[in-house]
Order: sequence, then structure tokens, then C-alpha cells
Amino acid sequence: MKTSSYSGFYKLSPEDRLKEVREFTGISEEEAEVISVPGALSMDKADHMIENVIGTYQYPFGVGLNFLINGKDYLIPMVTEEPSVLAAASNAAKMARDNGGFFASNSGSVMIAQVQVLDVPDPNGAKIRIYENKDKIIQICNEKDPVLVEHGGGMQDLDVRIIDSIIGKMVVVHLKVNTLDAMGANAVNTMAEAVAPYIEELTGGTVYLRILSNLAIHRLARSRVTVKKESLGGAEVVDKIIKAYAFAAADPFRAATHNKGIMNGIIPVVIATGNDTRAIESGAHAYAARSGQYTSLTTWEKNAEGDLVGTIELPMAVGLVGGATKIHPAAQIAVKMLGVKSASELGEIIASVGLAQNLAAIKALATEGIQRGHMSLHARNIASVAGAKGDVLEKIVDRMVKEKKVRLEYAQELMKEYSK
Ligand SMILES: CC(C)(COP(=O)([O-])OP(=O)([O-])OC[C@H]1O[C@@H](n2cnc3c(N)ncnc32)[C@H](O)[C@@H]1OP(=O)([O-])[O-])[C@@H](O)C(=O)NCCC(=O)NCCSC(=O)C[C@@](C)(O)CC(=O)[O-]
Ligand SMILES: NC(=O)C1=CN([C@@H]2O[C@H](COP(=O)(O)OP(=O)(O)OC[C@H]3O[C@@H](n4cnc5c(N)ncnc54)[C@H](OP(=O)(O)O)[C@@H]3O)[C@@H](O)[C@H]2O)C=CC1
Repeated sequence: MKTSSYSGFYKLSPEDRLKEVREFTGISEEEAEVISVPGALSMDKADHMIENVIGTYQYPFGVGLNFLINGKDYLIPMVTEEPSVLAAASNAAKMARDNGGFFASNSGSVMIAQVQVLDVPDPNGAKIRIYENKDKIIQICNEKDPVLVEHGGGMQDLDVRIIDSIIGKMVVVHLKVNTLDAMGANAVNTMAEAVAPYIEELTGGTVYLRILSNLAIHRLARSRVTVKKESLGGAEVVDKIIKAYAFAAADPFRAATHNKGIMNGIIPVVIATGNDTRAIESGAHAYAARSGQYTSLTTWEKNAEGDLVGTIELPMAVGLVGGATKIHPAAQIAVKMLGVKSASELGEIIASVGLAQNLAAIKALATEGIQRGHMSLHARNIASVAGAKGDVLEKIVDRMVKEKKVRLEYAQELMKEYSK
């Protein structure tokens, strides 16, 4: 495998796929074993990750193909339980590839920590006193993380907000911290706790919560793609995709499902690289609702040539140091497979996968419907649950898809028929 583009990859055996992946990514035989041999996460490691450990739990690990992002080829490590997701991502990346793939960027890696102050006698005066003493606040925070500062990060700026609430006015300080290659939760929470007494001194109030915000508006990942109308099946398909997008942009009921389709691509990469899925989900959905109405995380429009232009922008608090990324052996292989040099680069890739995933889903929805592609792959799941293997499994899948009866009872009925 010389590039991330590989037609018919899915027809290979899992062993042959891994050989191809090794050739492209340069992972060693021992590293490959970490993902191919069950039990890579030892009980000892697991016991150090969470509490009350009694075992480990496995998910399939696959690769998204055909991705070209900022002119570089990537094989995307994806861990998910849902059939058709990797096929769909690879499918969209293949269509995008014909026209240069994805172009991604980011807004930097600044996280927000919130310090909530109550019972402030003069909130407006307190706000200005906090701004006046910004340098001292920065100094107190940065003393807590010399390593981050040494690498060029640390607290850089702050915002002060006065919020009306059911218990009266509260002053909320946003510490803006460049956490570089860390997701940053631990780093910013430590700073927020350290600076709280000084904030109380400045405001005359009482500090309550000191915690990061997952609405990471200063840590956005962005990606765009232009797909030739010919790669999509013609101008009519472009129009249909734009109509599908218009529905999501206008209606929160549809936007929730549209964005779920985006997360179908995003979360598997977040899991594979050992990052925090809840942080990414909450950030994405809060960002989608920032105008007051929950809406689509992507946009789709037509350019002057009639080709389809898609964009995505969302908070992307992922890290390469800290969290599970540095503990889970498979997460380290996933990061190595990507060959990423910074957390921002990882964020750009993840946003591009989300955009690709959305394209595949809405193209299917706007044309033939989701069931043919999705259900034909889901059928393999159902046939397997019914106990089918090998040739019999393939025959049962074929029958269920052709007869449009992808149901467990029918798979069981066919199982009986083929076992006679
Ligand atoms: C499923 C496909 C890709 C079939 O699509 P197709 O047109 O039958 O595919 P194809 O045979 O023309 O193949 C095109 C490429 O797709 C990939 N591909 C094709 N088949 C496989 C496979 N078996 N295993 C791995 N990869 C596969 C592969 O890269 C292949 O290139 P090739 O290798 O042939 O050069 C298409 O129908 C599709 O993209 N569907 C979208 C499916 C989807 O979005 N699934 C997510 C679950 S549904 C959901 O949860 C989200 C949703 C829908 O509700 C979101 C929303 O509402 O917006
Ligand atoms: N609301 C939320 O989302 C919350 C999430 N979490 C969890 O927090 C975890 C992530 O915390 P995080 O702070 O990222 O992890 P860590 O605290 O483990 O790692 C970050 C630290 O690594 C050190 N470091 C070394 N090299 C670098 C570099 N190049 N760039 C940045 N930092 C570097 C820094 O200093 P030093 O060595 O001095 O530490 C930095 O503070 C996740 O597991 C998440 O689930 C926790 C609370 C809330």
C-alpha cells in the first residue's frame, strides 16, 4: 500500500489488511500485535485507568481509507460498533480525493477554565479590577504548570462575564490557557483552583466552581471539501444534497440526526486515539446550539462550477499527551498510524472525517435512501447473531438484502433452512 487510496481493501482478509496497513504506516510486527491480538490492554494497565476494574471490553478497530488532508495521505484509525461507518467514510473520502481531498485548519489550542464568583457586591467594579490584575492572575496560573509554559503554552488571557441567574448576578472569569498537545482538563482545572483565592480577594465575593468549559470556542477545528459534481453522480445529486442540508440547517429535529451522522466519523477516531468522547460530544452539540437554535455543524453549497462545497467547524479538545492516549497501548498505535505531530493536526483530521461521514450519509439519504448501503452491511451483523458463518453467512446476507428483510427472525429462519 503506497497511499491511503486502496480499491477493494474490504475484500482482503483482516490479516492481509493489517499487512497493507503496516506497509503504509511503518508500524512494527510487535506494534501490529497490540491491535490484532486480543487482550492488548492488560489488567494491570486497565486497573490504573479507572476504578473498580473487573476486566476489559473490546471493540473492532478498522481503518478509514482514501483520506487526503492538506495534501497528505492518512489512513484513519477508527474504533466503533456500528456497521457501514468505515465504508461510508472511505466512500466519501474517495469522492473527495478526485479533487484534492480535504483542506483543514484550526484556531489554536486555547482552552477555557471557568471560575464562578457569587455574592460580589459590585460586579461591574469587580470585572474591571480583574482585568486590571490580569498579569498577576496569569503569573499565579502559570506557576502551576511550568512544563506547559516551557513548551510555549500556559495561561495567556482572560475574559470576565457578568451572568444573570435564578440566584442573582454572578461574575464568571474565563481563564484562557494554551494547552498545546494536551486536551488540557487537568492543567486548566489546577490553574482555576490555584487562582481562586486571589479572585476572591479582587472581587470581595466567594468562588464556587472552578472547572474547564467543554464549549472550547478557542480550539476550533475546521475543514472544507469541494467535490466535483461528476464524482457525486451529476448536478442533480449536488442539488439533492443541498436540499438535505437545508433541512438540517432549519430544523433541530433533523439537525440532531444530521450531527449524529457527523459524530459517526468523529467519535471512532477519538476513541482510537484514547481521547475523551464526552468532551468532544458536549463541545460539538453546545457549539451547534450557540446561536440559540440547535443546527447543523456542517454547511453544503454549490460553487460557480456547480460542484459541491462542504465545510465543518467545531470545538476539538483532543490531546496527544496525557489522558488515555499515553496509557492505552492501542491508542499509541493509532497515533503512530496517523503520524501526527501535534494535537491540532489530529483535530484537523478528525474534523475532516466528520465532514466525510456527513457527506456519505446525506448523499445516501438524498438519493437511494440509507437502507441499501447501511442495511446490507448491518445484515452481516444480524446473520452473525443468528449463528451463521462463512459461506452460509454470505448466502443469508444476500437473501436478506435482496428480499429487503434484514431481521433476526428471518436470519434464524434462513439458518434453519441452510442447516437442513
Ligand atoms: C455503504 C456505502 C459506502 C455503499 O456504497 P456503494 O455505492 O455501494 O459503494 P461502492 O461499491 O461504489 O464503493 C465505494 C467505496 O465505498 C467503500 N466501501 C463500499 N463497500 C464497502 C465495504 N463493504 N467495506 C468497506 N468499504 C466499502 C470503498 O471505499 C469503496 O471503494 P472501492 O474500495 O470499491 O474502490 C454507501 O451506501 C454509503 O456511504 N452509505 C452511507 C452509510 C452511512 O452513513 N452509515 C452510517 C450509519 S447510518 C446513521 O447512523 C447516520 C444517519 C444516516 O442517520 C445520519 C443522517 O441522518 O444524516
Ligand atoms: N470536563 C472535562 O472534559 C474533563 C475532562 N477530564 C479528563 O482530563 C484528561 C486530560 O487532561 P490533560 O490535562 O490533557 O492531561 P494531563 O494532565 O495528563 O497532561 C497534560 C500535561 O502534560 C504536560 N505536557 C508535556 N508536554 C506537553 C505538550 N507538548 N503540550 C501540552 N502539555 C504537555 C503538561 O505539564 P505537566 O507535565 O507539568 O503536567 C500538561 O499540563 C482526560 O482524560 C479527560 O477525560 C478531567 C476533568 C474534566
